[in-house]
Amino acid sequence: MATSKSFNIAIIGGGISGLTLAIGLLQHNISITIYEAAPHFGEIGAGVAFGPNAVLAMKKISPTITAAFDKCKTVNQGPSKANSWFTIRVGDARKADADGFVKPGVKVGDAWYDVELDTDRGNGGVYRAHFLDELVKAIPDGVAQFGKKLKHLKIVDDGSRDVICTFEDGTHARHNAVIGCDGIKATTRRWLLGEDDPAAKAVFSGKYAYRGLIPSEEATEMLGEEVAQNSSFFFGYHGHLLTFPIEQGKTMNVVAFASCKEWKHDQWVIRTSKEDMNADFAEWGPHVQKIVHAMQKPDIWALFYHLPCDTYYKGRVCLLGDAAHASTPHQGAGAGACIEDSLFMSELLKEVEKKEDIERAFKAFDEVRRPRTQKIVKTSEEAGRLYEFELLGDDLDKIEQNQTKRQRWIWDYDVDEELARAKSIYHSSSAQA
Ligand SMILES: Cc1cc2nc3c(=O)[nH]c(=O)nc-3n(C[C@H](O)[C@H](O)[C@H](O)COP(=O)(O)OP(=O)(O)OC[C@H]3O[C@@H](n4cnc5c(N)ncnc54)[C@H](O)[C@@H]3O)c2cc1C
Repeated sequence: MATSKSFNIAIIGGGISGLTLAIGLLQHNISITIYEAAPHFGEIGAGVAFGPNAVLAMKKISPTITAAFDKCKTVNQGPSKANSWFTIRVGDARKADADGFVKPGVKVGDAWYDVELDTDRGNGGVYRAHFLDELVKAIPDGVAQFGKKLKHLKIVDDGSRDVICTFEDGTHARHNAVIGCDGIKATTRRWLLGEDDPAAKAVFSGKYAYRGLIPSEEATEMLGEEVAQNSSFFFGYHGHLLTFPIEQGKTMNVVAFASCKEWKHDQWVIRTSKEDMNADFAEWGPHVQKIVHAMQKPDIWALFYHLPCDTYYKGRVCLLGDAAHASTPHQGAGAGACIEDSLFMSELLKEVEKKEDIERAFKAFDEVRRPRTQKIVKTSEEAGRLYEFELLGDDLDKIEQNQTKRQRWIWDYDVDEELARAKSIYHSSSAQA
């Protein structure tokens, strides 16, 4: 067995980013401690979809992650939809002519076009809580500490450049380096960028979402098999709705998006009423109306995202996942970007022999990962407006042309080439030192 590395790392936060990173680092015998604010690991009861790039990154980090994904994943259930990412429909009745057609041959709610995956890398949706539970099984006892909400970081000025983490419970921990995986409201991000940096805190995207799960039997009865069992988008004016199957087709995951100018609440998740939820989609077609009426919990999730920042690292502290680049969910690429980050970070830290070189690994990570992940955030926000007839208006031909191509650069990411580039940046900067 390979000997352990001589340095240790604190991972702040145990979500998808923290856990996939932990699995990657443990494979390379790097000593880690995960500090999680909650009393245990946990995810919300909703679905998350992974694109081909994310599935490839999982495979390259560890077979454990692929096994967890394979155990939980669900793909489109209809054989004719095997290569479809999402089937696109117009869901808004206001876009129809008097006979209910959105363009010749396409009725409101009918399939308009499919965004094809065209790859054998794989994809799929999972129930978040189940996927996280599978990842947790790969974390040995003693690696994680719970109820540890990070309050502050300090770089030690005794020449060691170690980092002291101070937690809300008044305790401290000293590590050679810290990786912030503490999500969209990250304490690590605010510390690293400074409270006055406009990018330190997430900004409201003008969109909010209702999330729901509908048993497939009920969905099939309401919508027919094709819609209930395969991934669908419904586009419309200042709103859109998406569905995809999870739990081996037993459940249809729903996210219904609507718009408002500003978010006036302190909380990002608030309870509203069924009446308000139905009112948001009152002018939509029958498919969307049925789905919205079947959703039980009218909670609203405000969608925030990060403006681009100038760096992901300072000294031996680095941001990763949503802490670095929280995105709106419109391209289904946020969590995938987190897993790619975990691959790059673990592969770079594998190269590091002594703690003094960690900062150069963080520099290489920043150089390679920041442009891609910030582009995902930017294009995702645009995609939300595209689907809601705000980017290119309601010109369906332009929307189709734009949308069928816009995900390709995310899915076809040349991971090997980019990993080689990251390692070369790391090694050439070590050579210069
Ligand atoms: C409505 C919606 C739908 C989405 N759908 C998709 C999708 O289909 N596909 C996709 O790829 N992405 C999707 N995303 C994005 C995806 O959910 C995120 O990118 C991903 O979950 C982020 O994971 P993370 O581990 O970086 O952060 P988080 O999941 O936020 O985890 C952060 C962890 O850190 C802990 N923590 C926070 N603060 C501290 C602290 N101070 N000290 C210690 N611990 C702390 C938290 O308790 C938590 O466990 C969606 C997002 C939203 C909002």
